[in-house]
Amino acid sequence: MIDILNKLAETLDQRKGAAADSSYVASLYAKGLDKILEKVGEEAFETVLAAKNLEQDAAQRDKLIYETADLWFHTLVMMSHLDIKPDEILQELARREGLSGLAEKASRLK
Ligand SMILES: N=c1c2ncn([C@@H]3O[C@H](COP(=O)(O)OP(=O)(O)OP(=O)(O)O)[C@@H](O)[C@H]3O)c2ncn1[C@@H]1O[C@H](COP(=O)(O)O)[C@@H](O)[C@H]1O
Repeated sequence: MIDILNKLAETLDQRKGAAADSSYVASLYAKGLDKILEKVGEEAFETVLAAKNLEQDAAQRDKLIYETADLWFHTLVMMSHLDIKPDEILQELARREGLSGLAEKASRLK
């Protein structure tokens, strides 16, 4: 499944050379970072809302998956725009593996 992230990131990088009217991603790059960040914020809000609705209604599960995919997608567009690769995030998560969040927080207070 990580292959999907890397393949999508490659496609997003390739769209940097495309005309704005030929692709949704190219149109976002043309509008600039503020528009991309607006979309990330919008999709994050929609994801939170879908998760909250799922608490009340189990039928909302598909909606949460759909909104989370939109959030991941727009986050990848932001990363591509800023020349950050998915591998860099995965490496950071790997670095944290096994490091208890509680222990890490406690060590910060010392
Ligand atoms: N995974 C996605 C993907 N997920 C969501 N979207 C688009 O993201 C947009 C977000 O939905 P919204 O309802 O917020 O969009 P909107 O109302 O048009 O947005 P605004 O104009 O209001 O800002 C929709 O247009 C979706 O089609 C995506 N568009 C593209 N991809 C991938 O990116 C690749 C490159 O896309 P293009 O550059 O468009 O060819 C595609 O082959 C796909 O693999």
